[in-house]
Amino acid sequence: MTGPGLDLALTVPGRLDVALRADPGEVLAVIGPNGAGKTTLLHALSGLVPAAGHARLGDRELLAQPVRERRVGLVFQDQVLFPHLSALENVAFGLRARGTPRARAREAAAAWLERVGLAELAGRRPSQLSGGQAQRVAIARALVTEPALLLLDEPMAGLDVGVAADLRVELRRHLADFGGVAVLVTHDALDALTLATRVVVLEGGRVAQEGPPEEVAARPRTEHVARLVGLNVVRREGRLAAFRPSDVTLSLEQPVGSARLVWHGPVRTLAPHGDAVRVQVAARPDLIADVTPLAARDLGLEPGVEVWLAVKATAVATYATDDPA
Ligand SMILES: Nc1ncnc2c1ncn2[C@@H]1O[C@H](COP(=O)(O)OP(=O)(O)OP(=O)(O)O)[C@@H](O)[C@H]1O
Repeated sequence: MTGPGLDLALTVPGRLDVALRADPGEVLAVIGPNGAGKTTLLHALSGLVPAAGHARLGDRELLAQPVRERRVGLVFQDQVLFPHLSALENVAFGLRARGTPRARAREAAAAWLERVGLAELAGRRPSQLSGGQAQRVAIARALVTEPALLLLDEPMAGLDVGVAADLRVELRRHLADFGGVAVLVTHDALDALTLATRVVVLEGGRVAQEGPPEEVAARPRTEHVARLVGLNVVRREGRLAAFRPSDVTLSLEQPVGSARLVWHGPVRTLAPHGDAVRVQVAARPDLIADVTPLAARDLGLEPGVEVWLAVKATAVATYATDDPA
């Protein structure tokens, strides 16, 4: 299924002033500091906050449509599951509200619970589900209505690291199958870079930078964006791989051991970064590593010193890219 594209220019006085376009199948990750307007953007699109301007989905003007009639699927933190309904009834609810007959709604809901791996928990109430399971129900509930626009607000927030990692893999699969436009608000650069086809950075209610994940990561336009997306992104065998600078080990000798990715090159710059020292290495591509000040001293790091960088394969998130370049 391929849906319509999105073309928006929205203003919420004092909070948001953005223009964006997205093709069907695109996943826009919206990142930015607290108060940047990320949630306001989603709320304006879903009708929870009044906005001026336009938001066209194909030839339909969303802002002119009653909220109930917008083909928008929501996975919002504050739109929790109905506590008195089972997982199945929660997923079927949206279809029932649109007038789908009960039996057909339940059938479609059951099929979606199966797709998110929860067929066996269909009868459970939300209080009997884990955080990750509840989030899967919320995703099924949003997608069962076949929305043209899917809005996700911090879908991995509040989950344990391992649960969030599993959900990220699962969500990537559903987003790849989704034919509409998805807008994903996240605080996590790893989510943004691994789930999105395009990253939009908001600062002070405006777009500070937007572009493909690897471009935003490799060429952050402001110091703030650099801090926000402080991740390494490399291209390997037609896929992209992202990892945190804190997961990189620096050494002067070639590291031994398996299940590691290894590069080497001269140190380009050293700069304080929180409690660590951020080391930029001209390793083709440029990579960054965060080391302790003690390690930086012991290794004698300074511009021009040749170093090896290694990262464990388990610390690397790899993902497909459409762009063969
Ligand atoms: N109900 C409201 N009424 C007026 N101003 C609001 C309201 N909600 C948020 N704001 C303001 O709008 C701006 C954008 O807030 P928004 O919640 O969209 O940011 P955000 O990027 O989602 O932040 P966070 O990452 O903290 O969730 C902020 O300056 C905030 O103080």
